Amino acid sequence: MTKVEYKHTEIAVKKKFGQNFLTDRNICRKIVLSAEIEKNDRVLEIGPGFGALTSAILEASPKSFTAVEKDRALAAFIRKEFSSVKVIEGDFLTIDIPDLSAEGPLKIMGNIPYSITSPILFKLLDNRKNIVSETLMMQHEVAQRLAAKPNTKEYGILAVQLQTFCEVSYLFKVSRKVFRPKPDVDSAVVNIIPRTTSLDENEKAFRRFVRTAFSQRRKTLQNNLKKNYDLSKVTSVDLTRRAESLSIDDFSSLFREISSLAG
Ligand SMILES: C[S@@+](CC[C@H](N)C(=O)[O-])C[C@H]1O[C@@H](n2cnc3c(N)ncnc32)[C@H](O)[C@@H]1O
Repeated sequence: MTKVEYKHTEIAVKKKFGQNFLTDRNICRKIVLSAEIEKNDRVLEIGPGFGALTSAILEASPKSFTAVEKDRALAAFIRKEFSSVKVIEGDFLTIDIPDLSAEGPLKIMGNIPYSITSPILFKLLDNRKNIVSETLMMQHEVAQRLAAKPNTKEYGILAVQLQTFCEVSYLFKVSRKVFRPKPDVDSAVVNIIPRTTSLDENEKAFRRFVRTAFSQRRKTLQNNLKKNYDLSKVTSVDLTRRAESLSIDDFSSLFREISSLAG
């Protein structure tokens, strides 16, 4: 069993909670700087752990600061160490974001547990009306997939579903060497800014459409889509192309065209 000790608090590291703690203060500051936190901001941190990011966020003096930590011992540690932070001991995946943002939209920060990266990203996507921005550290490969451009092997469902509804920027890579215990992979920091789009009303159907378009990567759009959609009058995109070659705008245009044909 790996144990980590910090300021007289020792915990047995829980792999299932994705516990790899950042040890480099400069990187913490760089993450917080890139989030551009200002005095009027309301910050929500996912998984503060031993507070590496928490203390850097506090230096920016946000108006309000809530942290959600699932590990009981760590939640107690943060409560004791940072009295001005409101600590929720619980699972980020079950917290009520509209409730937490009742007084204003949130800036989300976090070095997030790898095993639940996708559920976290989709929870944030679903709640984006209550969110100003997200500055998140995650596994490097996932960060690349989020920010990927067409015609690359990383470009797929995650990139199209996220980039359609948000501006996604890959910021910088963080070596595995600055974590304790050391993970098997490097990390990267990503910035996500929700935007309003004309597809907001049809988001569920659009996300289904993207999954279908990519269902068999090597097949053409025609082959992947024909079972579920009427393609007979499509003109916006050449259907002999593969999903991986379409830009974010191409996906939106094709979806709009197919939806209005179906409607
Ligand atoms: C990668 S560590 C990062 C810790 C700290 N922010 C740092 O950078 O050193 C992830 C943190 O998220 C916590 N965590 C794991 N699953 C969680 C969940 N579902 N909800 C809230 N926190 C969670 C872990 O206990 C751990 O403290």
